Amino acid sequence: MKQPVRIAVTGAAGNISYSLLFKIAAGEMLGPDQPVILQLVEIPQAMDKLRGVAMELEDCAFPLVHGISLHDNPFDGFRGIHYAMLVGARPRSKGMERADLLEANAVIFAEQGKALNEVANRDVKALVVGNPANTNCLILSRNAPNLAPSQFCAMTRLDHNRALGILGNKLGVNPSDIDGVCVWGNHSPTMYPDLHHAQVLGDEAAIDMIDEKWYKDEYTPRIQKRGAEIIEWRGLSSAASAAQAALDHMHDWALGSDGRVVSMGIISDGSYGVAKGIYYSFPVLCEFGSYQIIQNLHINDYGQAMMKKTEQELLEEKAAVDHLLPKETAASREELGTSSRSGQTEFDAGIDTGESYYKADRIC
Ligand SMILES: NC(=O)c1ccc[n+]([C@@H]2O[C@H](COP(=O)([O-])OP(=O)(O)OC[C@H]3O[C@@H](n4cnc5c(N)ncnc54)[C@H](O)[C@@H]3O)[C@@H](O)[C@H]2O)c1
Ligand SMILES: O=C(O)C[C@H](O)C(=O)O
Repeated sequence: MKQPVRIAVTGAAGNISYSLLFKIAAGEMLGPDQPVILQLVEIPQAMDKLRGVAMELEDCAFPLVHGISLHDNPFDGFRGIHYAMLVGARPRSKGMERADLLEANAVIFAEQGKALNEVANRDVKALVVGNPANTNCLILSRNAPNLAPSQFCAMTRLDHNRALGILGNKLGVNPSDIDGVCVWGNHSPTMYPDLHHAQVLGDEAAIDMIDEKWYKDEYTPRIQKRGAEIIEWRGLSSAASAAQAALDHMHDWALGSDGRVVSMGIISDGSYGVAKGIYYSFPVLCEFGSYQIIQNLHINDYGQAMMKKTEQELLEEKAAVDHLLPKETAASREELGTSSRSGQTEFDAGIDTGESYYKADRIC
């Protein structure tokens, strides 16, 4: 039996987590032989609800769950963690402008970055789900100067999965028969779902199987605004599909994407001319616990314009929170680029992995 790994989930009493936690506990993220200790983090006002969720986890009697602890602050909740699923965020409320939302969340992610920097395992992998995910991820990373920027990701896997699912439906093929789809840029309506490098059933170019007008005028805006479409029909934002995407992202990052192209919001190293230092979604392959950007894809004029537009939006978001970003402290951080320190699979940075049984008294 492997040693348990510690996974923190913030916003653990919210909608996405109500799906995500049970999938992690069932072994769907890190495999059926990987025990987990769940460190659930919420705001103080949501601790009662969180206790109810933890009771349900207990009632599932998951064999892989070797511990559950509940926390109302990240400095306790992130202690010794190997994985951080950062779902909790301030939602947009009435009268709130985009800049207000950026600023409100900047405070949350700045604190969480400091906590990761101080108390997480040195090889931690952190995924930001809470919106605006890319810029929250930038704030998080900049507040954790002792961790590499490549240890942080913003979630664009839901957009990637949507791009596969909707294309598969159009072509009448299973989404798993399509590879090479990618989503560039921001998790926002400026994102660019790119089908120019996608293959169907191994050898047919997806772009040749669809009508250009449908691609540009129907498919692209549909992917870009799918979140709003779900809210319109369901009355709530996507939750189960977001949880599945978070799970897929972390699974592939940790265990590999098996040769398949996936989209991840990662620190830009300047590839494809994208400004360095923003979290931008690129096509990547994952192996041995790290990711590599796929290089040398031909980008046509349309694609270049789309990629610039979403880059521009991220630069504007960055400018809006710039006054809250600590300056880069070490030139070496930049050099760390995408050469992930989190490629190691051994977790040995002095954490207590002694819990080999479920401790009900940890639900407190
Ligand atoms: N990146 C994506 O693809 C994607 C997809 C769907 C949703 N989202 C975003 O994910 C976030 C969560 O969605 P949800 O439907 O679960 O929302 P929700 O409102 O149901 O749950 C959010 C939870 O976060 C908690 N929270 C707020 N601030 C916190 C903090 N500082 N620390 C810990 N917990 C905190 C709240 O108490 C709440 O329980 C939202 O920002 C949403 O927009 C992103
Ligand atoms: O669009 C939203 O507000 C929710 C989420 O980011 C989504 O893409 O479903």
